[in-house]
Amino acid sequence: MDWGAVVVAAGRGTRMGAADNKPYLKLAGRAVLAHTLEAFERCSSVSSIVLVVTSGERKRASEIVENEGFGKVKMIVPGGAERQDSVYAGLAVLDTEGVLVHDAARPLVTSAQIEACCMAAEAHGSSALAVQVKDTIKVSDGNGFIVATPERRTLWSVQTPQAFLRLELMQAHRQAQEEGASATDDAMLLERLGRKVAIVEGNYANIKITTPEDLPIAELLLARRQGEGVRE
Ligand SMILES: Nc1ccn([C@@H]2O[C@H](COP(=O)(O)OP(=O)(O)OP(=O)(O)O)[C@@H](O)[C@H]2O)c(=O)n1
Ligand SMILES: C[C@](O)(CO)[C@H](O)COP(=O)(O)O
Repeated sequence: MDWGAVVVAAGRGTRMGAADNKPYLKLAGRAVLAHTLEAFERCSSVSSIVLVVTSGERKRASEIVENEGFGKVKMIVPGGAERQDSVYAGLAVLDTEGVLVHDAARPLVTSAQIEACCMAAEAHGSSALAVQVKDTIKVSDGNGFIVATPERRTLWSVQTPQAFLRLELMQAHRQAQEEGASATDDAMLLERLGRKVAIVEGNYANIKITTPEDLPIAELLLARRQGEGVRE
């Protein structure tokens, strides 16, 4: 199966509160986006990448692509107001049978994890990288009180990449748009249609750079990986 990737980098980085947007912050001397794209470049199953950016950041994104020689990046397109809109903008210009959706803000993803998601989706239709929850999770009543404790062994913290048949994911996006449903990840759009998404067990290092403490943590994780001789 041929695989394309939609890498979404069109967020605002509100929770990071940095002067620069997250994909362009420096991680071990390179843009976060460069680390992310490198993992997809190295993955032999992936033939093309669509990069989704905010309109004002197109030039700097394309400079990273050109300077780093990321030849699989075929298009750079503008994103939308929500992550869901940005993913759809990327899906609309791809033509591969399979699609991986990935957050630019997860620079510690590895080619092996991307490959594992492709394999699981080829076997089961769709897949998502995830790790088992370590904390005990509580459900609140919205007023500061706990109302329930879900069974922890059933809980997974989902990451990206997530892998799908492109036309099926596009259809799920369209249906969600028509019904006004919003989702914080793509698996959720298939779940609401009753489709099964296979879990691919990842690792805790594939963090999403979200708040300021995440960047030094990512630096440490990257240094440890480089010390172990693992490639991106
Ligand atoms: N309208 C949006 C919102 C998010 N994203 C992307 O989706 C990924 C995950 O989103 P998140 O970490 O929440 O990023 P931001 O939206 O930038 O952060 P925040 O919510 O703190 O503003 C990021 O790679 C981000 O660039 C996007 O492409 N388009
Ligand atoms: C898709 C995701 O990375 C899975 O953990 C996450 O849901 C994105 O979340 P955000 O709402 O954009 O922060």
